[in-house]
Amino acid sequence: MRIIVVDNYEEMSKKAAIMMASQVVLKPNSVLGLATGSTPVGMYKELVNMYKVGEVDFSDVKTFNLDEYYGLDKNNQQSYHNYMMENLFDHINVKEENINIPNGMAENVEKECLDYDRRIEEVGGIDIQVLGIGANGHIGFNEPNVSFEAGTHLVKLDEKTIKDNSRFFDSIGEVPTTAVSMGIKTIMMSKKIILLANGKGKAEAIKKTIEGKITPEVPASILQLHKDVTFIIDKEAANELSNVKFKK
Ligand SMILES: O=P(O)(O)OC[C@H]1O[C@](O)(CO)[C@@H](O)[C@@H]1O
Repeated sequence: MRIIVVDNYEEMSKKAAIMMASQVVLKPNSVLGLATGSTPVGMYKELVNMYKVGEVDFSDVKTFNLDEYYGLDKNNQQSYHNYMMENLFDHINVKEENINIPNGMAENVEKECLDYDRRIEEVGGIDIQVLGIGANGHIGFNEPNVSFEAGTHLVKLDEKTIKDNSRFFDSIGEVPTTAVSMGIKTIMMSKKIILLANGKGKAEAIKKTIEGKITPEVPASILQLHKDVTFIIDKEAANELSNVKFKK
């Protein structure tokens, strides 16, 4: 486990973008696992800038997103599909056919989930997966007490997540209560993982994830068992870590 503590959100975003871009430069047909939420927005901005000045070419890249709200059409303003188009895909040269995001309107959701994992397997697995983290320790939409053995599946969102994400909707009643999410097993099969976190609201989740016991109560704690995981966190998110070498 590598832990990089940076001063602020901007530095976190730059470092994460450099890691993602390096992956693509070294292996142009990389399979990228992508995340949504407010945390990676800055990283996507940096990647767009790097693309615009010719530092990285996404034409051979394949992407798989972690999750999508269930019951939201992809054109809905709040869908993660829409988020990805606005923050990244509309601004780079990734091919449409190489973009994969769970279908939040799938009628046969079980089939959708199995197909999603099969598609990841068919392209050789995810080379690098970006993760954010929920204040309750969730990764993707894998809420506390999820099975570590689950592949992509339909999840019921935690009250805390619904409340946290209501800031993006007009009212809390509009936040979907379920989502299709890569499972912990899917995420753990990624060859490399980078987890980004900033702000004091994430400090407790980061402490439990890095220094706590590995438990489904803190889904991200399973990352302690991954062989190539890098945490890029700002000093506020690192603030509760007891190991002084992580203090800034
Ligand atoms: O980056 P944010 O907005 O704090 O969200 C944290 C996590 O929560 C989610 O948005 C899902 O609730 C994840 O996609 C993200 O990793």
